[in-house]
Amino acid sequence: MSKHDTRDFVKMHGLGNDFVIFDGREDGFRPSPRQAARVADRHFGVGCDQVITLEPSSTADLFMRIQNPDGSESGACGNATRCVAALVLDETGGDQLVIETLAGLLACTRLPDGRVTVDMGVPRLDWTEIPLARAMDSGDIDLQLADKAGHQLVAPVGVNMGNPHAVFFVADAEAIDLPDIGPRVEHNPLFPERVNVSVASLMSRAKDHTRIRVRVWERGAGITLACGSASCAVIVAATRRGLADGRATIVMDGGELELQWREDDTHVLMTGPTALVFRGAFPLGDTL
Ligand SMILES: N[C@H](CCC[C@H](N)C(=O)O)C(=O)O
Repeated sequence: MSKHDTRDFVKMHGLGNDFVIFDGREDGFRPSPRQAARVADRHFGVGCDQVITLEPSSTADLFMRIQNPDGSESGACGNATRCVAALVLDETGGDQLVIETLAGLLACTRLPDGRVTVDMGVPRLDWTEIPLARAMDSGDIDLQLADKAGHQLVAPVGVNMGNPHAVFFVADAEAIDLPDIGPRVEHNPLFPERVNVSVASLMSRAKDHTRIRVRVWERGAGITLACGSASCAVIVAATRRGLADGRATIVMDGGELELQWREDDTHVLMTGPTALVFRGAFPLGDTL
């Protein structure tokens, strides 16, 4: 491939969490970590929160590879899963499909209103599955810190949705200095695979439905307008802390996701919108 060879892509987003999507199902194309970083760069590339590549799968309709702007890979990306489902269902004309990721198979259903529901699978909750560096209750992680303004963040809940999450419940998520505490938690040695960091505050609670405000610092990406796997981690964390029981609306900077999880149900269901922004082509030569 010469440096002038270009590769077609589709730019999509889920609540402002945006993606450059390549299709490698025919030719096995897969960006190197360096190429993914360049594509994701908002000055020298296309710009996105994650680079997504569709690949063949022997167990599902397709495999979805997820690369962060720092070139690292993830086992889950809830918002991108909805976008890829919508993109491929537009091709097939169907309303259901299964997407394989590094963390497992995700069943996706397009609803009559155009939103997509993804069965994000069973949350992993043992300390070894988050993972944590030493044995402890993942529902009450032994970590506390303060942001520059002195706001205390104490005892996050750890949840793995195919990727690692730490959820701090705070009085007011808006007040937290996320650019300060995000990287400090992401790179804390307690998280051997790093971690996505959410700050969450309860907005309202009715019977069987809770509204929760959530802001996210994503592993390998920084602050994003929304994070689908984090929304799953938050309903699981809130349920474990007795703050939710079954259904929740997760209110993020980019909009709202509808979540369902009951401890006996095991699977987390996430529903939300998707948007196709534009199609383009990018020079991906090896020299990049
Ligand atoms: N930064 C995440 C991957 C993207 C997750 C997010 N965009 C989502 O919608 O779940 C990680 O390294 O685990």
